[in-house]
Order: sequence, then structure tokens, then C-alpha cells
Amino acid sequence: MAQAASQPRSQLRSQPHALYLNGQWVEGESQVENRNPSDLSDVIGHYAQASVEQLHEAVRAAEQGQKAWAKTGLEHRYGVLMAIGDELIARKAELGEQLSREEGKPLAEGVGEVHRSGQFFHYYAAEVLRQIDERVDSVRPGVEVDVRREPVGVVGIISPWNFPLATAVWKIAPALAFGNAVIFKPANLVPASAWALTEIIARQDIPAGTFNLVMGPGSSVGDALIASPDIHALSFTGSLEVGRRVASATAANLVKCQLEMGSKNALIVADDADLDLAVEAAFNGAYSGTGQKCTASSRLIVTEKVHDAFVDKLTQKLEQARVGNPLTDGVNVGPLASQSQLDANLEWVERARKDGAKLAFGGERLERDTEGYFMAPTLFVDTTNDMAVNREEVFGPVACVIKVADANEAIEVLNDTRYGLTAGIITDSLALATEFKARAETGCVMVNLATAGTDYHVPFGGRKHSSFGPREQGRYAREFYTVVKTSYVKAN
Ligand SMILES: NC(=O)c1ccc[n+]([C@@H]2O[C@H](COP(=O)([O-])OP(=O)(O)OC[C@H]3O[C@@H](n4cnc5c(N)ncnc54)[C@H](O)[C@@H]3O)[C@@H](O)[C@H]2O)c1
Repeated sequence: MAQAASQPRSQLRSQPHALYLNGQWVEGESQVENRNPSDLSDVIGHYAQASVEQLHEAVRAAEQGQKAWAKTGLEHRYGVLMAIGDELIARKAELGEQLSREEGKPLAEGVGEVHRSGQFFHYYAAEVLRQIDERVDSVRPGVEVDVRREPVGVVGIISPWNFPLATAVWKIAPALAFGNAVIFKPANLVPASAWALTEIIARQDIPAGTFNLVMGPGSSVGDALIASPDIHALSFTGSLEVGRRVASATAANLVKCQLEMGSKNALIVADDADLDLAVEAAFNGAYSGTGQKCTASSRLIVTEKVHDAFVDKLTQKLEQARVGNPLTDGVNVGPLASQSQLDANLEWVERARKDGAKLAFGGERLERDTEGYFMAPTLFVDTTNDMAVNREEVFGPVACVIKVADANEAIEVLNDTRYGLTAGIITDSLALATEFKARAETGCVMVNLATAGTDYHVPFGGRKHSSFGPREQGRYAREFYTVVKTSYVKAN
């Protein structure tokens, strides 16, 4: 049993939170302070930062851990994954509050993210028992052929800050389920959720080295992880810029890689849309999670027939939005996650204005009782799809309305982007919904739903520059976390 488990949780909280390497909690080479973006006087904790040498130690430990973990047997692995899922769900109120405190999303979303993370573990626990391989007749009489899946080996997992738990868990759960060892490098802005998850995993009956937490900057430990020739697979979620770097570093070592990156999602509001539904979907898609979602609807493509009525209704909805501390009842838009996120969003507002977009709502920093990174939900109208604000990922509470003549033009504009994660349409027409599903060049399409909000048991991912490599989630995850072995046996 790991060292951390023998100490009361309250005691652990008052200490710097350690790295977890080879079944031990160990100090790093330095520490970072984690502060609440809604209240900068609130220090959530101090978290160890790994050295590059510690990253290499984790890789060596994982090589050994993986062999032992893969031998533990299906029922054992099933039990471990179920227990992790059970604890996440049982502690969702506490861990959800911590997640909202460190990342800034409203409490209901923080609690929901922890619950969903538990469900990922439960889902992949079931997958452990559902592995079905193939037996194939050989073309040669007397020879038996079977096609089996084996663990890929040591998996590096790099996650972003906007879903501190869920994006990591939808990689960690299948990696463990299919018999792999994990080196987990979370985003440095949100170490508390990563550490809490590790503390739960470390108390399970897993061989040393099966799971390793290596906190630290992307530019040092992240870079060393993606460049390691001793890992077998690397799953990354984050920006396009870093994703490109991951792709080339892993390709140089012929390491399997999977990338989920940026987006420029659009919601189409068609002539026949129910406008109340359209406004709900636009608000949830563009501003939930303060717009810091890879699935956020940053482009609202609206046909001219309903444009003015839609903009009026959405503006009224924004007037009622409550921006503030996400732990306060009724607050539905929290802060940006960091000073640099706030600065980047305010710069985008200036850039959009200079490019000719008309500000219909928001655009400014907001002051609240506590010092935090608050910004008004922002809506631009009179924008065109060639403006920079509609081409680059903004990643914040900024949405732009693009007026089009009809649904056909709307779908053309939707696809005129280098990204392709999610797309939505609000329409009562089955024919239009069917056409939209067929023509949208995205990995996920939503009809009469917000672009954000996906299920945990089906594949998730995009096309074009949003995603690269095998799909994540659902049964499709098996492709990435396993390798195929074809066996030929001739009975003597
Ligand atoms: N498509 C999806 O499923 C999905 C989901 C969530 C977030 N995202 C994307 O994530 C981005 C926001 O997250 P972010 O700001 O944390 O992204 P980021 O690319 O800055 O960082 C992501 C992770 O990569 C690490 N990293 C940074 N530099 C590295 C390097 N040189 N080598 C190795 N690792 C490095 C970071 O420390 C972090 O853990 C947005 O672009 C968003 O669209 C995508």
C-alpha cells in the first residue's frame, strides 16, 4: 500500500502534494502554488514539480509495472476500475467543489465532471470483461489462426486544464482496462484534481509502476515524455500548436499517438428553428464552462429570416447571465482559468472590433467582491467567417453571429474552417437535419442540441486539425490502447 494512504486526508492536504512514482509518493525538484481563479487570495495547495530525470524514472518503473499489471487477470482489473469509479462518484460533491475552485466552472458542472469521470471507470471496468477476440479458419488445412489484442505497453497521457479530470480519465480508464501502465502528466494549472485522482488510484491493489503521476511544465517534463523512445503510445489533448509538436516527436520514435486538439465549432439556427431552443443551445454551447470547452459554439450561423429575433433573444438571455464565483448559487458563468486566458480573450475582443465586428453584448472585464479573472459573456454580430475571430480558436466566453441567406450557405460556412470537432443545428425539418448530418465535416453532429455535451459510452473526437489518430472513448478506445497479434498454430 502506498505511503499516502496511511495518512489521514486532512494531514495530506496541509503538505505539498507529492509526485507518485513507482508506487511511492516522492518530492519533486520544486513546487507550484495552485490558486483559485475566482479568488486569488484562496490557495488550493502546493504541488510538486517533477524533474526530467524523475520523468525518466517513471518510464522505467512503468515498463516493469505494465508487465505485472497485465498479468493480474480480468476480474482483478475489473474490481480496481470499479472501485475507482465508485469512490469518484461517492466523493463527487467534495471533489467537484475542488475542481470548480481550481478551474472556475460552475459547481454543478464541477460535480457533474467528477460523476462522469466515475462513469468512465465503470464503463471501462465492464469493457475489461467484454474483450472478445477472433478465431479464424486458416487457408492451410490443420492450421489454427487466432487474432488477439494485447496491451500496447507504456502509455504517456497529457491532458489540458479545461476538463481537469474528465479528459485525463477518458484516457486513463481504458489504458488501465486494457492492461497498460500509465505516466500521467496533467496540465500545470489544475494539479489538485489530478492529485486527488492519483490518491484514489494509489490506494488500489495495483503493482508498483502501473500508474505514475508526473506533474510539471509542458516545456520540460511534457517535452521529455513525448520525446521518450521508451514509451509505446502517447495520448494528448490540448492545443493544435502543442499537438503538432507531439505528433512530430512521437513520429521520430515511431511511437503510436492520438491527438485531440482545438476547434471552431458552429451552431446553425435555421429558418424554421424554435428560437427559445436555439437561444438555450447557443447559451449552453457558447458560455457554459466560460466558453473554455473544445466543444464550445464560438460561431453562431443564423439565417437572415430569424437573425434579428435570435440576436434579440440571446442578448436578453445574456443580460440575465450571472457571472461570478462558481461556488455561489445561481452563478452560471465563472471566471477565465488564468490571467493569460483573460488577457487573450480581451485581446480577441479588440481584434474583432478592429476587424469590423459589432459588439452586441459584453466585451469587458468584470469586478467582483474577490479578485478574479471575470469577464462578461460577449456576443459579436455583423461578423464574417473570414475574420480572425471566426478562424482561430478563442477559448473563452466570446461568440460571433454570422448572418447567412439560407441553410445551404450555413452548412458551407460551417465547413469553411481548418477544424472539425462538433457542429449543431436547430431545425424542425427532418430533411434539413439529415442533410446537415451528411454534410457536416466534423466528428460529432448535434441536432436540436448544444454543440457541447457528449455521452461517455460512445466515440468522441473530430476531423481535420481537431483530431489525429485513433478515436477516443466508447469501444473505439480499444484500437489505441491495444495492439493486434495474429497466431498460427499447427497441431503436431
Ligand atoms: N478536442 C478535445 O477533445 C479537447 C478537449 C479539451 C481541450 N482541448 C483543447 O485544449 C486546449 C486548451 O488546453 P491547454 O491550454 O491546456 O492546451 P496546451 O496545448 O497548452 O496544453 C495541453 C497539455 O500539454 C502540455 N504541454 C505544453 N507544452 C508541451 C510540450 N512542449 N510538450 C509536451 N507537453 C506539453 C501542457 O502542460 C498540458 O498538460 C484548447 O485548444 C482546447 O480546444 C481539446
